[in-house]
Amino acid sequence: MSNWVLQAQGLRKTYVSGPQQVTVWQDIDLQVAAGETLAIVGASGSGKTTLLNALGGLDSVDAGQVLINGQDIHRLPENARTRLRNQQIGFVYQFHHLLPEFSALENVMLPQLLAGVAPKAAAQRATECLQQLGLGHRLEHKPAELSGGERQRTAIARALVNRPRLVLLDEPTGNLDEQTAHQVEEAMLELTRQGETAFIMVTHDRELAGRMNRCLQLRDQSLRPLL
Ligand SMILES: Nc1ncnc2c1ncn2[C@@H]1O[C@H](COP(=O)(O)OP(=O)(O)OP(=O)(O)O)[C@@H](O)[C@H]1O
Repeated sequence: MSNWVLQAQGLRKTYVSGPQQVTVWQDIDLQVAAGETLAIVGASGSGKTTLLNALGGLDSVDAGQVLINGQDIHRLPENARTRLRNQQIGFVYQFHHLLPEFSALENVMLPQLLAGVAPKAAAQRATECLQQLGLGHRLEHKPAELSGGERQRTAIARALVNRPRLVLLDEPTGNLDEQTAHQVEEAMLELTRQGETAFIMVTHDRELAGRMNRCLQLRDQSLRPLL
């Protein structure tokens, strides 16, 4: 059995706005193995976020296929696609998107409850994830009561709680000061060392990109190794 978590082939994305057609990227092929960390860099507007969303099945493609663990995410019925995303993919954005009325613990429990895990077991696993990210003392805090770095670490715990095979991160440290960004990065990489999860990260930070196993650049509609 192959060890590919993600296999994308021949992807193309075109936006139509009014009379204009804009092809963001085309002929994108990408394979990512279990445990691999990959950075995607590129100028503003080169299509990085669009690509990440297409890889995670949040956005459609006009050609090509994306296999996650061998399943073609764009050709699954909506409910199966939602299940695949919930159970096998974690998302982390520049802005945390935590639910403001829930505590850190509850925010991290949520993806498990949606996956059918019993509340007690979900609370236990969520606590474990938050502890791993150094937030064992912040379980009952609401997002507004957390610092920027703590919020982002909570968002990472939420992305990892269902033990996804693939984590997609869009500028996860872009909104943080250097020291906090470093803490978040360390926490994240520590988790990659433990598991079989693959990480694909969009970032403007070339130093951070350089610390990933592989770095690709989106430019002129194509994805190429960054030399
Ligand atoms: N819904 C949409 N309709 C039309 N065009 C869009 C839409 N979403 C994005 N685009 C265009 O697609 C291109 C790629 O956008 P995308 O957000 O993927 O770029 P990016 O590389 O992530 O940029 P940044 O680094 O600035 O976040 C841009 O030129 C943008 O204007």
